[in-house]
Amino acid sequence: MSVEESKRAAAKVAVANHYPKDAKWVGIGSGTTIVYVVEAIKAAGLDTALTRYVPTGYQSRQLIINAGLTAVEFDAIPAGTVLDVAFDGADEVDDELNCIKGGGACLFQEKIVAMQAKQFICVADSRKLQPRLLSSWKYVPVEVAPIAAYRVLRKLTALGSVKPAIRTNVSSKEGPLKTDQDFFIIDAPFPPLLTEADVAAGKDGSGTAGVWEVKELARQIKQISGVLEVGIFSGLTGPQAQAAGGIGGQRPVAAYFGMPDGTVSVRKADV
Ligand SMILES: O=C(CO)[C@H](O)[C@H](O)COP(=O)(O)O
Repeated sequence: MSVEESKRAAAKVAVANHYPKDAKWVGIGSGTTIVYVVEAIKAAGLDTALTRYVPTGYQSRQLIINAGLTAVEFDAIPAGTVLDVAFDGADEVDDELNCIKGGGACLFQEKIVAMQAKQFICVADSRKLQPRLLSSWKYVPVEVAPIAAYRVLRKLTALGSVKPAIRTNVSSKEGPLKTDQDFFIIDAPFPPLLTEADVAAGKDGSGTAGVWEVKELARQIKQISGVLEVGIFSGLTGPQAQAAGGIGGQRPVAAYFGMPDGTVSVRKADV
């Protein structure tokens, strides 16, 4: 089965298992896999007339509109509204469902949409399924204010990143890529990151200086002035955050992976 067909298979199962029949608010992520999620929502024959779909960026908004669904920007959601579910792709997912996101430069809106949802569901193909983050995908995307970009580059190097770099346009227009917020993306390479289980088992990283644990690295990058958001999605899931009195979490409750043999593999969080 092709990679595209495997994404389609994963999206179909994820929508069948997690799309509430009476959904009023649904988050729609960015990338190539989310296209199949929207396709599956349409194919399910649900009554979507009263459902509002919250995009995570320009591409996502166009996808919603072109599917004949109603897009409502994040800042137009009525106060106190919690999304029933948010679907999105990922660049890599580890054993504990921590994710790297931002390969498509949409990480800030992806994170606030995921964190506004009762449950965040990740859909991907088998290449994204790894025991630890940064096993196959090699860098953490970080969205930064342009004026602070060189300062952030220096701070990331101090945290142990090897040659972090400002992402440039792939088109013929030269210069740094601009996000939907008109910010820059820095891609910061790090070695594979330790999970909570690794830390509990006494593993202490790569043996060289630096921060190698998922949540701690995300926390330290987020603390750098000039950073809008970091492309590590870790910490609480939506249900865990709600149990703690909050709205949503940034770690998915479940991740669906389309496998080369046509099956769909599911990783579920500890909730
Ligand atoms: O985080 C993202 C965009 O910033 C995407 O969700 C991620 O890059 C996965 O994309 P794809 O579905 O094309 O593999």
